[in-house]
Amino acid sequence: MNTQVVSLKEHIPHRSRALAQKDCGHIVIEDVEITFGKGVSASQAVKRTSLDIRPGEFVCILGPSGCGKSTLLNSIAGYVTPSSGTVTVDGNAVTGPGPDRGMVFQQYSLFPWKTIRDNIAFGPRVAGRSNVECSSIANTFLEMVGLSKFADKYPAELSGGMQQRVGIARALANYPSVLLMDEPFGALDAQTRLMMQENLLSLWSEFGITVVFVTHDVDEAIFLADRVLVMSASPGSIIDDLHVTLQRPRSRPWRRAPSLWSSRRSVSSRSAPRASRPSNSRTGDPCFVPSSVSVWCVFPSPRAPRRSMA
Ligand SMILES: Nc1ncnc2c1ncn2[C@@H]1O[C@H](COP(=O)(O)OP(=O)(O)OP(=O)(O)O)[C@@H](O)[C@H]1O
Repeated sequence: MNTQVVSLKEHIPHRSRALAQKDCGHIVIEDVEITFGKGVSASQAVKRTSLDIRPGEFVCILGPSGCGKSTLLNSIAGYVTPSSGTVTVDGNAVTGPGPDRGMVFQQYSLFPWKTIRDNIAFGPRVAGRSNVECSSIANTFLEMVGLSKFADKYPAELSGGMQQRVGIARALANYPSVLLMDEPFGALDAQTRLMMQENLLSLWSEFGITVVFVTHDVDEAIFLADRVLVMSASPGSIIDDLHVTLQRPRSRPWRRAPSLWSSRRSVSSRSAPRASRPSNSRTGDPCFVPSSVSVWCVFPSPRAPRRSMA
């Protein structure tokens, strides 16, 4: 993907008025519990969880396989309805999928019978935009992810990394306020994965969008996130909320900095299984470590200012 992303300023008219004028993408999860099945076959995937993700934050959810990361993400996407509790985005209760929340999956989930251009234009077309608008939006995002030359190809003709760039472009083409990503780079080779991470950060800083990103990979979480939410093993709950204060912008040389090693040790120790961790004597749940305790600060400088879309 091009490291140089195209400015979106000229395309702001496509964005909703609300998105252009004020901060959007505020996710609030209140007392959400998710259980699949009923009766003897009932299985709890997510224990009672509450979260407040602020507009424009980049949040990674980290945890062992099967702990409920995707299930929690899917409750924000509207694919899974919580058994109890509420999820709201910008004050609106989530009752199903919506264009305000873009989703990117590990398996690129593109329409194989549509060209790359038509895959990207799909959302705007469903939203009733004119052919001219769809074409303009598709061209913008094709350029943004460096795939203009492949506009008329089909997904099967592209590499995995290229297909995932289409997946991201397709999700962004609706100008969502929230981008939900479920291990989006898990199927890519190591080199492509690093490049995709860098370019995702470029797009994120350009858009000012809220990102919730599920991963197993501690390095990936630290490199990308403002906050790392660590989930316990199944049934999952958030047991740590770690604020990453490492300076931005972050790029490849930054990965070799000793500061990163100490952050990695810190997150790894918190995300490791912890049989001996103190628990709440009433519920038996692992104790939540307040974020003020969890903050580690490697560089004192604040993160680089975000460009305003307004
Ligand atoms: N639709 C479903 N019906 C029944 N059980 C489900 C469903 N979706 C998820 N589960 C169960 O919920 C639990 C959590 O699954 P989930 O996919 O959210 O975990 P995960 O942390 O994302 O795992 P991984 O990292 O391996 O993808 C698992 O026990 C899984 O079998």
